[in-house]
Amino acid sequence: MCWWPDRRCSRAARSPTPALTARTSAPSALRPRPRVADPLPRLDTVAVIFDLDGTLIDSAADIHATANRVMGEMGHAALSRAEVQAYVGKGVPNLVARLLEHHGQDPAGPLLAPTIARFEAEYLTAHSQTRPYPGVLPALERLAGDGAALGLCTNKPLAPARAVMDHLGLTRHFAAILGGDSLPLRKPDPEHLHATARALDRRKVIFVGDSEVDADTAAAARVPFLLFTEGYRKSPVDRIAHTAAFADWSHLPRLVTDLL
Ligand SMILES: O=C(O)COP(=O)(O)O
Ligand SMILES: [Mg+2]
Repeated sequence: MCWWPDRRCSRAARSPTPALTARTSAPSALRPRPRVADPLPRLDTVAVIFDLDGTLIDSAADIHATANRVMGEMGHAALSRAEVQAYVGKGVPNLVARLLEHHGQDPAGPLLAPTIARFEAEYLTAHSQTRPYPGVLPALERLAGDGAALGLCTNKPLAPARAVMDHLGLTRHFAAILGGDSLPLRKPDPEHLHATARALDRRKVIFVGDSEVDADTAAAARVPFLLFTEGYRKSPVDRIAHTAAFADWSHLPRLVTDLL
């Protein structure tokens, strides 16, 4: 299936080729286009899939606090928020491995599994400081109201992802939620995004995320990528592959319709 709604994809999806169509159906091909203004596009054929941390929600303060609490229990000094944030994006096992490594422990040693378990237990209620970015709720309501199916494809484990979404009143907008432990693989493996898209069953798919991992996932899945620039990316915006970028959530519905 072709997920890319640009000219390349619609050409590939359209068969026969435009030249062949013109030859075999000249009268209709020559008919002038209607002059009436196009109606505003409905989004009934579209799935918009979102990343969570750094995209829908600003969760860095709670991730930072959780990391320092769990590491503190093991006798380690606190890290800065920027240090912890730099480890976010590839899921909890990677975050915990990087924290252990930072503190001079073997990131693949016997401490890894129990520390992941401890982190995930804390993570379930780690949302007291977390908020949706300004404009997220109206943008989701607008997209869903216009007919789009909304999905979540996050590397955060499913249980804490659902818990924070419930806490912030976001869950009801989403027809599919896949966490970092929902499959035996996670982003940047494109199958994480493809599986979310299959659950939504729409012809066109757009991915919205904040990080290099999200950009790599979208590119590997051949899905258009809208980059939210105010999240937890590590590189400059122009070094991250994207179809369009936005800093203000009120711009997102227009960016989605521009891709149709
Ligand atoms: O848990 C992470 O590492 C980040 O989660 P995200 O995929 O929602 O950014
Ligand atoms: Mg993210």
